Amino acid sequence: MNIGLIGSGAIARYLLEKINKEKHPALAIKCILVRNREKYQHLEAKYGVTLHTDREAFLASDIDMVVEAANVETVRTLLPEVIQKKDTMLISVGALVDEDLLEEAGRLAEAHGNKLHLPSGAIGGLDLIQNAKAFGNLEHVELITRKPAHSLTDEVLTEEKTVFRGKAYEAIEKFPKNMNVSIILSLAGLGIRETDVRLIADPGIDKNIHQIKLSGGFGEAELTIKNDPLPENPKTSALAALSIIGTLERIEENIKYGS
Ligand SMILES: NC(=O)C1=CN([C@@H]2O[C@H](COP(=O)(O)OP(=O)(O)OC[C@H]3O[C@@H](n4cnc5c(N)ncnc54)[C@H](OP(=O)(O)O)[C@@H]3O)[C@@H](O)[C@H]2O)C=CC1
Ligand SMILES: O=C([O-])CC(=O)C(=O)O
Repeated sequence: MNIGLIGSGAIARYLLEKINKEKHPALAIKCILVRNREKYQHLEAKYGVTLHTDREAFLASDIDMVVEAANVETVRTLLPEVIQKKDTMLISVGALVDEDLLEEAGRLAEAHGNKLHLPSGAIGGLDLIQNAKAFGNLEHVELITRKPAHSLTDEVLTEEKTVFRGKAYEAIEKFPKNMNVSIILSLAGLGIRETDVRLIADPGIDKNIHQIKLSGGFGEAELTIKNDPLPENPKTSALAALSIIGTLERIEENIKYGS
């Protein structure tokens, strides 16, 4: 599968290392859409990719899938155009808090015969949530995220501090670089207005920790993911990049596990 990337930061570099440098048997990143060619010029020789600054040329190139690893704002701006032309995978899923954008993307995907893939990112358990939801058997979903204090605030903390408590749609507005997980959890589960979120700055940890609590007619579940951050961007968990690779690998499989 030939991939076109949008974004050249921590997640993109991880994908370039694992897919192009280590030569993935089924995946290849062919090109990257950038805003600043000079800044990222060195990636061309290092990873054998072509840089584009022109969107149309990027989308017209020989790629099967566009993978976004940029930011929420870029998804808001580019998704309607990209999904008309290519199968698309987003990691900045927080943009889909905008229900009009989500509806438009679904409509355009169907009209143009393309698919929109939304990996689970830095969390897991979306299969469980979607199964529990069947026939109204999911009643409550809560996400408690703890990140190293310095990645959430400039304040010097000596003990943990809740920096946000509310619903998922408010969490992503206030923390667009940290709360994408709250939106994928909402979209799989009870929605952006029904999913409770707490975000804690913790000076005593060096991992990004997501605790998910579910309850309803199916019973109860709790899941905790203790993520190693990516060195290039400690706000971002390595699992988010792995979830892109895992989802890409599973697309073509004939046997689907837990899906
Ligand atoms: N779903 C999930 O669970 C998770 C989602 N994320 C999200 O993934 C995204 C990427 O994370 P990460 O790699 O750590 O971020 P970084 O900040 O390390 O990198 C972002 C990259 O995107 C580029 N970029 C921004 N806007 C555009 C644009 N319009 N066109 C082309 N490139 C653009 C930046 O380039 P430039 O140098 O030009 O600014 C930069 O190279 C973020 O939105 C993050 O919040 C992260 C972790 C988990
Ligand atoms: O990487 C993480 O742990 C979560 C994250 O930043 C996000 O959801 O935006």
